[in-house]
Amino acid sequence: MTNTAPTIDDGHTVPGAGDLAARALAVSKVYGSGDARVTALGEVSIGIPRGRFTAIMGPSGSGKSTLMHCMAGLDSIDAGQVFIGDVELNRLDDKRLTRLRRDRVGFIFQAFNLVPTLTALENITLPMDIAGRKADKAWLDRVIDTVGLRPRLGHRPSQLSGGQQQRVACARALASRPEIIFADEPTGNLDSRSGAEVLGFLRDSVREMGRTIVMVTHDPAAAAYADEVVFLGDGRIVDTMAAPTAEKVLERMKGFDLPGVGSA
Ligand SMILES: Nc1ncnc2c1ncn2[C@@H]1O[C@H](COP(=O)(O)OP(=O)(O)OP(=O)(O)O)[C@@H](O)[C@H]1O
Repeated sequence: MTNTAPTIDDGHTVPGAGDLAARALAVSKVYGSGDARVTALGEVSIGIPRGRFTAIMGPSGSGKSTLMHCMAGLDSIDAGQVFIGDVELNRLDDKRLTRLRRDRVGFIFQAFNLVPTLTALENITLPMDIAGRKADKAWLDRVIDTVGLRPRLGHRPSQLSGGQQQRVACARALASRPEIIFADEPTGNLDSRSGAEVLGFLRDSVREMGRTIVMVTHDPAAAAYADEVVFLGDGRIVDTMAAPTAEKVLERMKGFDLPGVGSA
């Protein structure tokens, strides 16, 4: 496939911009200069459909984290355009960009990034407390029950397992009902059982709660929880896969190790 169409699934109907929670159009990102110059992203175009779980995969250094950070407004771009909904991020000043991230975007990172002195519940509601927003109680209850944290709400992070801490981080990302959640290796620090719990929860939050999630992962088994997988190679989109299985994703990833593959 070319990487000019704003779609991630060239086997299906191309969603219109209205169906996209986020878009990148011909986005380029270059680090360094001279001999140290690295093109982390080369004119990447991608649309993230609403209400879907999208995984981004590719070899180490292929640009996964850079793409996610640029799409989430955490990093600047050198060329192209990035949109959350219909808002173009490059046009926002720092203050507006911070507000947009706070109000419309959720984040889950490999390191859980919880505040150690706060309880699980206080961590979950912290972004809304900072923003001066009141939690929608019914939604919050649903999120807490879905991640199975009700008996642990008064515990501090040090009293929780890694999997439980990441479930707190997931609940925190979901609590304000953001339009899109970006997850960067969310299971990278978890054993396979806790990882499967977190991934199952992320998938349920898409299927049952209508959320939109983009997840960067190295793990074919994690990518198999997604609705679509986008493969990056050398800073470009080189393939997409609908209805992934761990086996199919692994097979596709093996192709990247062949010389020349992944540099399309
Ligand atoms: N701050 C930076 N300064 C210089 N080069 C960078 C910087 N961040 C990333 N790069 C380079 O940009 C390219 C893409 O990096 P990126 O971290 O996006 O890849 P990735 O696919 O997420 O890798 P990994 O799977 O190893 O995390 C790599 O060649 C990397 O070395």
